[in-house]
Amino acid sequence: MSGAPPVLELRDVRCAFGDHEVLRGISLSVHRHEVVALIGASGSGKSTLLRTANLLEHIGDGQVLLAGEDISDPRVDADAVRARIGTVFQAYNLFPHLSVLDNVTLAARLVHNVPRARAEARALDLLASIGLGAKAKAFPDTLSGGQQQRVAIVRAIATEPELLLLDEITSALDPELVGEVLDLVRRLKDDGATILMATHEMAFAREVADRVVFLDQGRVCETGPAREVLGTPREPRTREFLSRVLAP
Ligand SMILES: Nc1ncnc2c1ncn2[C@@H]1O[C@H](COP(=O)(O)OP(=O)(O)OP(=O)(O)O)[C@@H](O)[C@H]1O
Repeated sequence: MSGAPPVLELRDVRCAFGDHEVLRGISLSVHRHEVVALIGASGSGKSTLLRTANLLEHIGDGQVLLAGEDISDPRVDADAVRARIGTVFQAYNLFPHLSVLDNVTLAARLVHNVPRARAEARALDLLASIGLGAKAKAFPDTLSGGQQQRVAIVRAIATEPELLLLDEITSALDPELVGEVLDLVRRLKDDGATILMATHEMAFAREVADRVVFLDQGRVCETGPAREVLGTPREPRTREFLSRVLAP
């Protein structure tokens, strides 16, 4: 084992909206090349947890570390932190007035100062690799939901982030479009990406995640290898949750 710190580490993180404490002392880590799936009932805090990791949510207490650096320190430049993290949300959030190519290259050019020609060459390679090379000049609204979400993922990886946060990326898709997006995540894993993803797709979590973290009312209730947590859960609450979501 190398002594490298985890890519992401949360230490006893708390987050509240008014009186409602949504994250109640979360500790977890994601190591390089690891895929970790966050599962849990609606409202258990999955999205909020992801949002604390890229500093979109106020961290009431605890620490968030990115590659060992305490990014929850208020003196840290949040934009510089976010430039190191790729995030994909449920709603693909592509810029409607920009072509697919411009969507994919925007952050590389404006945030990372990559010359346009180099950014476009990489974007075209990435788009070709997901079968969307011919759509480079198209606008998002001419693409299917699955295509738009794959473009959003490619946009997130175009800047070669240290960490990818995926928040329910298939939830807004028609069922027949889910597979193509999950195929892309499988490929990112095979390419060695480091991913923390909130998902309702248990079969996918079992197949792709190295570890699963089950959140229950803002706390980590159970964590472990995906096959163990999803196959033979130890905690009654995990069993109850899984029996509900896996019911035919
Ligand atoms: N901006 C906000 N203001 C107030 N309450 C919020 C805000 N964002 C989230 N919450 C509340 O925090 C709790 C956790 O929400 P969160 O979206 O993190 O859960 P989740 O596990 O991701 O749910 P889902 O699976 O439905 O996406 C919910 O009770 C939600 O209503």
